[in-house]
Amino acid sequence: MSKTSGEHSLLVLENYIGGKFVSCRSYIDSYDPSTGEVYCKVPDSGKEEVDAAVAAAEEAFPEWSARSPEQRAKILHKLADLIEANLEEFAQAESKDQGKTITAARTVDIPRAAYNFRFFSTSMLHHTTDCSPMDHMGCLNYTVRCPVGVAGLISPWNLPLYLLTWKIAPAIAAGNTVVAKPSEMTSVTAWMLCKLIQQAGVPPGVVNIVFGSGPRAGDALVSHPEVPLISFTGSTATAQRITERSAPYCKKLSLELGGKNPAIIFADADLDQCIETTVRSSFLNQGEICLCTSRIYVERSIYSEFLERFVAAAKKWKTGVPSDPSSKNGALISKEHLEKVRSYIALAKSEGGIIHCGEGLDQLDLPERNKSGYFMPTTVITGISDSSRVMQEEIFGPVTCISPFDTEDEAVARGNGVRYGLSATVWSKDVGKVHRVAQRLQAGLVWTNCWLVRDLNLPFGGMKNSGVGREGGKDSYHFFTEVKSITIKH
Ligand SMILES: NC(=O)C1=CN([C@@H]2O[C@H](COP(=O)(O)OP(=O)(O)OC[C@H]3O[C@@H](n4cnc5c(N)ncnc54)[C@H](O)[C@@H]3O)[C@@H](O)[C@H]2O)C=CC1
Ligand SMILES: N/C(=C\C=C\C(=O)O)C(=O)O
Repeated sequence: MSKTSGEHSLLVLENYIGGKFVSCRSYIDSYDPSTGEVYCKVPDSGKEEVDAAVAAAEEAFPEWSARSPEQRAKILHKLADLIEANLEEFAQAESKDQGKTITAARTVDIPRAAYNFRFFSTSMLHHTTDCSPMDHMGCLNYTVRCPVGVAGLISPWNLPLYLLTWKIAPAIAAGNTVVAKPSEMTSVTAWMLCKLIQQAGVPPGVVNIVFGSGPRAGDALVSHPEVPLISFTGSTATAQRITERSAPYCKKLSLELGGKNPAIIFADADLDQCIETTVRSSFLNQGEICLCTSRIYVERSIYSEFLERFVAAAKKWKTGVPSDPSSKNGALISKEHLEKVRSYIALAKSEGGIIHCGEGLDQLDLPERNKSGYFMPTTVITGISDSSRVMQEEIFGPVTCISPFDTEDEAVARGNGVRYGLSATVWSKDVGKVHRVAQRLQAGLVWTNCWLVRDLNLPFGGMKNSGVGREGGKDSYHFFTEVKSITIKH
């Protein structure tokens, strides 16, 4: 495994295929978002590398799928132990590669990656299947669930190891083998994971990681005839492309996509708790989480008070160098993404929107070497029409819009008035009201009086353009297995 290129002292990653680290013919530059400097070379894999990885996964499948869930779980628990034993090294790497704060990487991303392996390997021990006696026909029917084969897993850059392992763990715990392609912008922790996969005793070929761009490596995986299943997290546009490319093979797809998530805040909400949580839900991880709140609808009678207190709290949400433990936000993923996020602020201004906080890098007190980093302060906008692109499109940055409403029906209609349907939050002390509104909201996940309270058993996924399918707990088990109905005449 090579670690640095002598000439430039850059970190050089290698693909992990059939239990071996393999170099590639060409490489993609990967940047440190906090400085804007290239610091890593990521394999620019294509069809050849993906074909080799799929062949290795196919070869490993019969033996791995024949093992018992307990045998697989034992290895996956060891892998979780190894991630935990190397937590600090992984957290430092994730923070440098993604731009997120070291605190987020230490307390959220890496612990969750380890937990994904523990949770899914354990939960696989508890699933049962169905039985229909059919005695009147002299038959017994029962169902079994079989692993699908080689699973293709494509993950994004916002929660790199967290979302990659959310896919790898249930897939292999259920007996599949996998070819995974992490985002080319955040590949380092996936590469580090490969070493631990070896150490934990995961047999060669069970997990193969091929690094590279979406249009080359990703497309080769999606259109590979021997990969019957694709789990993807990322943008709606890429999901549409994946759907088209996989259609000739009738692949099983799970697509977890973007959001334009509303918070609906009624006058009787506990404002202290609501403001603290809604600031977090708007800005956590630089707003680069598909579940982040980006449209806040507030009942008119408390609108002024809410806005004043929210803006004051947003200003305190410190954007700074990722390694500084006092930073709440680090840098955005890339220069292009920073420009995209900024373009929405410019659009809001051109449409008469009021920017209450968040303009200008000069607000941030950054050391000289971080001045070329992709930092963006927390931004609060009001005075924008619901029909504006600012209110309709996923910005995926630390930007949130606030608007007043008058009635429950209006709040629901406006909450539902976008093409996305991933998550929503509802704030009120009236249980009847939160239940009513939660039922009417078109969103795969609704949190009331809280946000991002997670149990990995719960179904996770979106409606409308936010996705197809659900993962988590038994939904992951169902997705990563095929059901077979067996009838025995007796
Ligand atoms: N979790 C989420 O909901 C995410 C949402 N996004 C949204 O998407 C926007 C664009 O970000 P991108 O990085 O361009 O997201 P993307 O959807 O293009 O990238 C996600 C993954 O898909 C892969 N990919 C790209 N094109 C592919 C193709 N043709 N076939 C197979 N795989 C492909 C990428 O290499 C990456 O691993 C963001 O600004 C954000 O709004 C992005 C990342 C995560
Ligand atoms: N899928 C995403 C977040 C998942 C969070 C969770 O499982 O707790 C995303 O941001 O794309």
